[in-house]
Amino acid sequence: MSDGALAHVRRVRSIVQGRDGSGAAGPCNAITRSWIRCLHDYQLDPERREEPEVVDAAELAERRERLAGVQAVAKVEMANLYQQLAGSGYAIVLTDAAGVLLNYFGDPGFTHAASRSGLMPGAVWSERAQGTNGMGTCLAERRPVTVHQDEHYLVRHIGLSCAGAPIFDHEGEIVAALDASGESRLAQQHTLALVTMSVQMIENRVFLDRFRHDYILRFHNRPEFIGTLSEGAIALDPAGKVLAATRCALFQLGFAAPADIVGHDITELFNSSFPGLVDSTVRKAFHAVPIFGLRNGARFYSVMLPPVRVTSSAGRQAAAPTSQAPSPLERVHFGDAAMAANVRIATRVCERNVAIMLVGETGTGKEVFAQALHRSGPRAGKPFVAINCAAIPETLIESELFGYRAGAFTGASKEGQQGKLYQANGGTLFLDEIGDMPYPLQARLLRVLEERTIVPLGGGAPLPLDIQVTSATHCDLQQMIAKGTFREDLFYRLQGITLRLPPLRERTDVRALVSLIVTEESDDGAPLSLDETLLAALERQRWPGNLRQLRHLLRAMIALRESDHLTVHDLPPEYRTGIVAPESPMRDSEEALSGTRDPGAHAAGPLAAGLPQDDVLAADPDATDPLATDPDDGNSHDLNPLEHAEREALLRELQRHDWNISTVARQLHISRNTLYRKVQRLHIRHPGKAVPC
Ligand SMILES: Nc1ncnc2c1ncn2[C@@H]1O[C@H](COP(=O)(O)OP(=O)(O)OP(=O)(O)O)[C@@H](O)[C@H]1O
Repeated sequence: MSDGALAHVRRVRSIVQGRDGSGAAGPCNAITRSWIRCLHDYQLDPERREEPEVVDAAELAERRERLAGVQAVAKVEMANLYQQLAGSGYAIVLTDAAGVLLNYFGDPGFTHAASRSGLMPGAVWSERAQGTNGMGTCLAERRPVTVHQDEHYLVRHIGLSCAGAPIFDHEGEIVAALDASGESRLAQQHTLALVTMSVQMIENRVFLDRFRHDYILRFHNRPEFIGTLSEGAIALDPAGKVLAATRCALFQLGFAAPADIVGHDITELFNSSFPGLVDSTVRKAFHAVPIFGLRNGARFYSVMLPPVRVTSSAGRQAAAPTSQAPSPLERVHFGDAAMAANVRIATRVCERNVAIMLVGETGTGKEVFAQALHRSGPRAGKPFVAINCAAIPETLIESELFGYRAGAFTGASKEGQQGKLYQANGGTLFLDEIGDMPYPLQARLLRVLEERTIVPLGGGAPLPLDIQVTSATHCDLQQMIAKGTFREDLFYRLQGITLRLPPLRERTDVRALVSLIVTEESDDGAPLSLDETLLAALERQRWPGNLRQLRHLLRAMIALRESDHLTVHDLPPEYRTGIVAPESPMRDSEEALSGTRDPGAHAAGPLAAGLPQDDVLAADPDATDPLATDPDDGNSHDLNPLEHAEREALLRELQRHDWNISTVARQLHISRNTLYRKVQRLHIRHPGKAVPC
């Protein structure tokens, strides 16, 4: 054992024994209490070196299943936290109440150290198993703790710095722990504060989701703080009795535990009646109304959320929020300023039924944004009906939109049909690609929006219509107005407010979006980490297909990965242009062992001159078709789509450089050996060669 380790063990023992003896060794803090538990209660040897115990896959799956709701919310917060701490060498970890590690967001710089330390899914990080540590000790202490370097009990963990906080449910029971662990020298003071804030956010969201079918009173002593992590929330049954309350609610009202208020009538807490609270919030279009706490006389502002009801009307509708879809608007950005402003503005205007127009390139998430807005707003639980004006044939769009009476036209069904506009009644109508709405129908749509009534094809009494209209386009509608293909009056009716969704290449939260999508797309439970060079490469792409393209790319990379650490080597070649990619450790070591590393592989310019002629793959003299442009040894049909794409790109490069291996390797910033392996793996051969080169 090293001197440092020996000193650590001595220190642990002497501090614990000092406490046992006179008890005069200064205040007993969380670390000392934990050390005492470790030595006496768990009889752990501080020198213990074994790897953490890891539960088997079935048990891990069961534990994850049990905590599915919390996990769904926590994943979003973990991505947020990761973004806030990115680059500082932290792993963000979620454990269950027993300290079993469920999910992991790894900082690329910490991945190796993390797995060495046992930060892997299924590992048991309870205090009993691993001694004093961020996750286990916050669970044992029931409060947030920082465990820095040699505050860890086991010698094997003193290279770590951890900040952990327990996550409580609405009954005050611990259900999980959130933790940020990193290399000690990178430890930051504010980490624990960030972790604690994330926990609060998770608890609030889980609460709002858990009680979404009940009334929820959200309050704070400052109106602008409603909807933030410090708001209080109380769930109420239809008679106004308290079902549950968040920790922030208890704190603001001066209660110690949920049992102090559960079952009490709301009138015992505030100076307002339950129907009064519901009415005033609805009348004020969900704007905060002042109320007074009876216990401490404090003034609060409150908003009463009505229960979310699941509707069954036809059309493409947003499901009521479920534990799989926590706080939808929070998922659309991770700190990008333009998106944050969009969310802020949209949230405010949507409560007042202002028409919203979303403008942005294809794939920037206009429909996702519209759905999120709907599900976060006062119409959540009511229908969300999306119509893609470009996808419906012009001849059908009128009946699709407005519906028709029985026998309205030849071929009409006997029963008639409810139009999409009416299906959206009470909820949101999302008009996608509004620029493709046929000109004659624009006048009719305008009339419906102005009069808020609808008359189906074939006539009849007008039906009242109450809809939030959100439309989207990637066209320049002003230009269309100038050309006379879009009505100006409809344009102004649709754009109460215009929000521009930024293209992905302009967003500052690409890394967090990547992390979130990777987590969403890797639901086989594998903990994936992303190499720094890969993240940097993704940030630099142009992304003409924006978020849609990013998701498809990541989905393919995850499906085809060779290991759980994704690097630029997992990118298809067309994404690698201009990237100086380090060889993966595996590849490096292969080449080091075989002594075949090509020192010129990353060199450019002058080295290209004077290449040995054997760098050029020689054509086979027996070749029948030396000019073939799609060489194939007959096995390439075994390749998956991504490999096919890679093969094609590689072929193009090889042909462009006359099959000169060194030049192509240099262009792609890979070694010749790596290129040879690729050529073999992708079944590429020189047009004139009989066997793979
Ligand atoms: N905030 C987001 N986080 C993660 N993925 C997203 C997000 N927004 C959009 N996406 C992904 O991008 C895809 C395209 O999103 P969406 O259909 O909303 O874009 P759009 O702008 O309406 O596209 P189009 O103009 O082509 O209709 C979604 O299916 C989803 O996979």
